[in-house]
Amino acid sequence: MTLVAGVDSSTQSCKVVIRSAETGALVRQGRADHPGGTSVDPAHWWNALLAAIDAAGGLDDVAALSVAGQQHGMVCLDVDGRVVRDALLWNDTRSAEAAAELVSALGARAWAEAVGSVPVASFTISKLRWLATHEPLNAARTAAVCLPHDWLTWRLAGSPGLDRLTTDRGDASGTGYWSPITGAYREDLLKLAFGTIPLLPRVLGPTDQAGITPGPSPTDSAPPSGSPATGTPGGSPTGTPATGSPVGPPGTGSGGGVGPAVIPAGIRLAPGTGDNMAAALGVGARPGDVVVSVGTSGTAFAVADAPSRDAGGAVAGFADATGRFLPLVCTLNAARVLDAAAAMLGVPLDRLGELALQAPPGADGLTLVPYLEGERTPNLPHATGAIHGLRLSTSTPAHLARAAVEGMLCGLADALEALGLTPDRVLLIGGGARSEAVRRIAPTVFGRPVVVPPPGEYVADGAARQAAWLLSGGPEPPEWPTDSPEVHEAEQTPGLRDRYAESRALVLGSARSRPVEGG
Ligand SMILES: Nc1ncnc2c1ncn2[C@@H]1O[C@H](COP(=O)(O)OP(=O)(O)O)[C@@H](O)[C@H]1O
Ligand SMILES: O=C(CO)[C@@H](O)[C@H](O)COP(=O)(O)O
Repeated sequence: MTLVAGVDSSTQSCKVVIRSAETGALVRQGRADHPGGTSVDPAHWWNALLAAIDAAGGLDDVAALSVAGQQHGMVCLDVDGRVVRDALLWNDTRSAEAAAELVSALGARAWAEAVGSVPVASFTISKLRWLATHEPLNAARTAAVCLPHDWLTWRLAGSPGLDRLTTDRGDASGTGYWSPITGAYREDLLKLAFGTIPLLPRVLGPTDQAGITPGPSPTDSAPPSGSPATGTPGGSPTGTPATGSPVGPPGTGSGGGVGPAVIPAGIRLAPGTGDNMAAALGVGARPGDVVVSVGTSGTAFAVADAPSRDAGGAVAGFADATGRFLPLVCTLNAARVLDAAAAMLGVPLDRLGELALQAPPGADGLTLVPYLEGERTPNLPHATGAIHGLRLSTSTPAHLARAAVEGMLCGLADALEALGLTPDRVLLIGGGARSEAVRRIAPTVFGRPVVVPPPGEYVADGAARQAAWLLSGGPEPPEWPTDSPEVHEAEQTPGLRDRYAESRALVLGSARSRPVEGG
């Protein structure tokens, strides 16, 4: 059996799945946590990747590997390949003003026509403008810019020199300086934002090879052993998160070599992609599907045959990992809204879900607007969350739990609506979809049935499928059988979205009147 590995280096953790290239059967898997925060030393991702690979039983029998990663993160490298500063992640909103300046400079329509999307704080181009303005010395040291998945792939290839950096269409489309419409970089826009044009990764096609692992390097430290990362033999889900991941010395990439025990030589590296693009591959999304992912971010996206250009800015006109397109709406607030509600109530997530299902649909009018991290759609980076409709009768843990689940899902319903499609199916995935309350309440908020694939790591699975595609080399990714999904149906809760819209309008009013804060 030929084996492939898929990596999901997302906001909160790194997950690795090892699957059969021919059938897609899960052989084994592992995970390790990432640190919190929105500005992160990429060394943490590398160490989490090594720990997750170790927890997954290593790569000795693996023929090809692909890395999918959180989109947009700004990784700046100096001329020697060292990381210049902590990466600014997709959910770091300090670049909000920079994004607004870029939009003012050209107009929203021009951006949508040029790169398929209107810049917001999340986009790499906005972060680069922030860097040029606020940290000119770091900007001057920046010889190359890449994304989280590009950097990890390059390190797996032995950090072979900046000119060997690669990316793919999907992740490149989230930079704001690569056009999914023309398939080319817009260096003029990068220059407008950053002042100079650093070296950019070569954009690979869906089945191009990014490199090959060179094997152990005597200069690199051994991977952590006895780490608290979790691994499971084939078939069973990863279960509870590991309690922290070991990290090496922060600050720099090594500029050469990979971990000796963990990364054997000769593994072929697929192009990799952004996590949402990989999820589309992993879940087998087909035209007519809309996928709603409840991860750190909330996303609603569809596979499309033609590029999109929403001058309104809600829909990002991304490319996918197969040569098609992936219009996507992203919110900053999804699974962590549940984490926050559980923390407020002092209960674990499972208990939060039980409480939510005990309260009546609509929580008797208690409404939570979930903008706990600011918001991206609508574009209100400095907004805060709110709770409306508090009465003595709604001041119960069950009402608050229900309002948190419903409020989070109302934000996703807005995203779904903003996509402007009439889907045949809405598929629900991501860590938050492991919650029974989320699965059962989603159709009451969306007003339509929700298809829930079996719990799994669909981003890592999509990366593994891309790695298998690198080996097969056919015109389409290999067909892997999928387990039957659950379909959840329920009556839409009357008045819920209207009450949410009223509460949201109050938040919008107050957020718009507040001066934009930097940093
Ligand atoms: N059983 C559960 N109930 C509710 N939320 C869950 C459950 N299991 C995991 N999660 C949530 O899923 C989130 C992580 O989802 P994931 O898709 O892995 O995120 P990311 O890819 O952004 O790192 C966490 O915030 C966690 O609280
Ligand atoms: O910014 C976006 C999409 O544009 C996010 O979806 C990131 O790609 C992070 O994803 P998760 O870590 O939440 O999966």
